[in-house]
Amino acid sequence: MADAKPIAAPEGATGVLVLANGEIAWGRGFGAEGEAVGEVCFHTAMTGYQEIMTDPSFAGQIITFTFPHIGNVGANADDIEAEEPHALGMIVREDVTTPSNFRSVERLDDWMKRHDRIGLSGIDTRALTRRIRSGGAPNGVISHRADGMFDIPLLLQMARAWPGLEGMDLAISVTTDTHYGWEGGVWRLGFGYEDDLEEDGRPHVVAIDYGAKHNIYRNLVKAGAKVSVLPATASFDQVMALKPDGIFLSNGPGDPAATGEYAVPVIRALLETRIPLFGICLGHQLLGLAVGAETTKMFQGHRGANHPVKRLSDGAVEITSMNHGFAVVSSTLPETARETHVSLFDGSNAGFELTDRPAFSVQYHPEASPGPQDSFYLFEKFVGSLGVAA
Ligand SMILES: NC(=O)CC[C@H](N)C(=O)O
Repeated sequence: MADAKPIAAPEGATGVLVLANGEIAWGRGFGAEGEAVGEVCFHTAMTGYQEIMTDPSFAGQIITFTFPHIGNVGANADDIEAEEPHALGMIVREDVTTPSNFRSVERLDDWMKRHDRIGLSGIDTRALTRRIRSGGAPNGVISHRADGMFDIPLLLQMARAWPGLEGMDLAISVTTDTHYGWEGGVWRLGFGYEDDLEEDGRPHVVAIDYGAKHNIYRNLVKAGAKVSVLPATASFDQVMALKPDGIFLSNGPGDPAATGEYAVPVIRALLETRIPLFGICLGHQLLGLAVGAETTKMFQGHRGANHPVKRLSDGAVEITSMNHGFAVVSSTLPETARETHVSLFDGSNAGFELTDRPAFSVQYHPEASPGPQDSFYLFEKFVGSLGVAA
């Protein structure tokens, strides 16, 4: 590869997508210049691109938006689910245009550039999505070079050398590095914080952050809890030192089996305490692993804001926000776990509860952001079940 030379792109192309199988799509780069390598997936939400880009669960992924006009409402300081974007980049159909929205403070392409994220427009996203649907989510690289010079063999080598999400623990790279309390914002108190916790009548939820979205904490607080956040590597003793009334396992990126290597023993010990526990997405998968179920890499994953899920207790359909590429294999759930929700797209597991412990979890995102609010009730169900510390 050493002597491979950059080649000039076709007229007007300043960006390119190179898939590990050698397929190439030329487009126009925007945002930061450079390269990003990861799994190329697609997302069907029509709105909420900033929330999607900042969702830490998207670490390691390049998002193809199926909605053709992305960027129309610009960027603002509110529609973020973490301080920084975590998705590596975006692939879109149309060029980003001047925003038209009263909340916009910045163009999307400028926001992408400021946060060192690469965008690629002018791609036939419909064809790419069909390719992902039929062939699974491929590894690939996007490159943005304003001079239109690309070293295709090198890009191909990068795409092929990327190991893939399977076996990858990414929670460790996006989790918080300290522990803090959450109250509509963030205050960092560091360890020793347990002595400052006021008894104010609200149940105390200790959240383990594997890559949590802000709107989960907002919803827990709205449902009446006070929330403390601990890093993904928190030990049983660190969780218990905060005297939790409830324990929350967050969403997050990567392969649950890899994160489970350190998370599962802690979750198993926490289950023994019989303190109520709630998990979302990666947290749901980790709870599954903790009770002996298996997780598997899905063919193409579920990413969108209108995924129908059937609630088995009463047959109601919840329209949900989803973002996952791994799933709990329902047939491997133990007898002590009752499936509570299934995806109406493919019948895959979308939630379960334990029959011998006060613990439940869902594969989808009840906090939405973006997406419908059908499942907000789960936060009330969880917080409402917590005994208030005397
Ligand atoms: N949103 C999430 O928590 C994603 C969980 C896991 N990383 C998956 O892709 O399935």
